[in-house]
Formats: sequence, structure tokens, C-alpha cells
Amino acid sequence: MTLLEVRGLGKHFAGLHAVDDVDLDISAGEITAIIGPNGAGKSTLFNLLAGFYRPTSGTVRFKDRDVTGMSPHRTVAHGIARTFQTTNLFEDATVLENVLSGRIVRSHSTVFDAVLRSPRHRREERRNLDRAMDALEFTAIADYRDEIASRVPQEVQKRVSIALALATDPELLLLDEPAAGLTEEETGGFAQLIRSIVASGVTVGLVEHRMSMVMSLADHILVLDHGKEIASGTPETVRTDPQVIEAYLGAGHHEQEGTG
Ligand SMILES: Nc1ncnc2c1ncn2[C@@H]1O[C@H](COP(=O)(O)OP(=O)(O)OP(=O)(O)O)[C@@H](O)[C@H]1O
Repeated sequence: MTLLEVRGLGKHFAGLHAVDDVDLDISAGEITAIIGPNGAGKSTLFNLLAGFYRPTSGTVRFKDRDVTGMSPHRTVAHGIARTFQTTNLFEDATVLENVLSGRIVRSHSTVFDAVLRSPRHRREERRNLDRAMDALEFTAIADYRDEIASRVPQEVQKRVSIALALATDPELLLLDEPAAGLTEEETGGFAQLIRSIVASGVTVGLVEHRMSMVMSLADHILVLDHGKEIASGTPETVRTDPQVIEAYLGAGHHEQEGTG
């Protein structure tokens, strides 16, 4: 089943076509990776899907609903969550408070409920705390719950961003370079985490530079160069595509495969 359908999507900044006439189908239950050289348009594409940018052209449909140009708080309410390359946490808040902030989108009690501490408000608070704790346990950082977010190791901060995104109860989670700056070993841990996210029923979109991670995780890969699709398909199809090898994988690919 197609969860997200993108057609003819474009984003122009002045004269620059950052994303240019892109089509993409993300199937439910799969990991779809978007790869390409620096500046290829990967993050811009994610920003268009999650509503951080308004497209210049084209459409985005999510669960058969037109979400083109919707604001991020509406796309997240529909079930699309996005993490960022550089973690953007509330630095002075605790890890738990950060993850709880992801629950705002699922909260219905009003300011009056909060002031009066109505039963509805207390029920919701309990549910939000349970859900945030679930997300912390799922991402294996529950022990850090009371630590200040800016003081925990980088790897933990990255897990906090993922926990925050999971706390919004997404159906589609867009991960923008989750392993950037991590060691080989930490990257392995993130690959495991991404697999378990998919096993829990959340579909994943992944922008990642580490080819070994992409090739081992992705069911489907879209390759962008200068904003345009140059290939798409299974890891096997993409890694042998001459245009991809030339545009992006190049020497790195051969090194990795031990063929060059
Ligand atoms: N807000 C913006 N205003 C102007 N130009 C932008 C903006 N955001 C991105 N761009 C440009 O759009 C192009 C695509 O950028 P984008 O960040 O999407 O690429 P990317 O594939 O994610 O790159 P990287 O792998 O380096 O993160 C780049 O040339 C970039 O400079």
C-alpha cells in the first residue's frame, strides 16, 4: 500500500531548482532512502513532505489525502514526523520534557482544563507521560530522562530527537542523517533502532550518507542529483546504475565493494 505519493514536486529558491519535478511513492511498512551528493535536494524534499517548505509545484498525498503545502503542525497531526540533521532540542529542558513536547500535537485539553486540573487534563497528562516514557524506553535512553538535553552525549541527543518524533505517534517518520557524526559502532545501534521502528509499524523515510547503512536497510532508494531523480529502485538496481555510480557513489562505492 502506498502511504505517501509525491508527483511532480518542485521547490525553487530564486533561480535554483533545489527539488525539480520529483515523483516518489513510499510504501507502508518499508524503509525508503533518499540519497545523492551534497546539495542534491534531499533535505529540501523532506522539508516539503513535512510542511516546512511550500512547494513551487507538484503534489504530496498522504494516506490518500492532499497534504501539499500544509504547515508542519498539521502534517504531524496527520502522522508525518521529521527529525533534523542537527538535533534541535530544547537545550535547557530535560530529556523527558523534550520528548513530552512531542505530545502537544496529540493533546486536546484546553487552557481551562489545565488551570482547573480537570479529570480530562489529568488523564491526558498521564497518557502523555506514559507515551513519552514508552518512546524513551524504545530508544533505549530512559535512564537519561531527568538529564538536561544539552548535557547528554551526542548519540543520546540524536536518540532524544527520534523519541520526540515517535511520541507524536507518526505513521511516517522522516529521518534526516540520523547517523551523521556517529562512530561505526553507534551507527550499528542506529540501524538496529531503525529496524525496530519499522517492525513496530512505523514507515521510515531515510536521508543518509553512509552507504553501508543505506544499502543494508533500504527496501527502496531514490537517487537525486541537482534536485532531479537520476535513479530509483532496490539497493541492487541503484548500486549498479552507471549514472548513480558516476554522480554519487563513485570511488566510495568501489572501495566499499572492494572492487576498485
Ligand atoms: N532555504 C534555502 N534558501 C536558498 N537555497 C536553499 C535553501 N535550502 C536549500 N537551498 C539550496 O538548495 C540546494 C539543495 O539543498 P539541500 O539541503 O536540500 O541538499 P541536500 O541533498 O540535503 O544536501 P546535504 O547532503 O549537503 O545535506 C542547495 O543548493 C542548497 O544550497
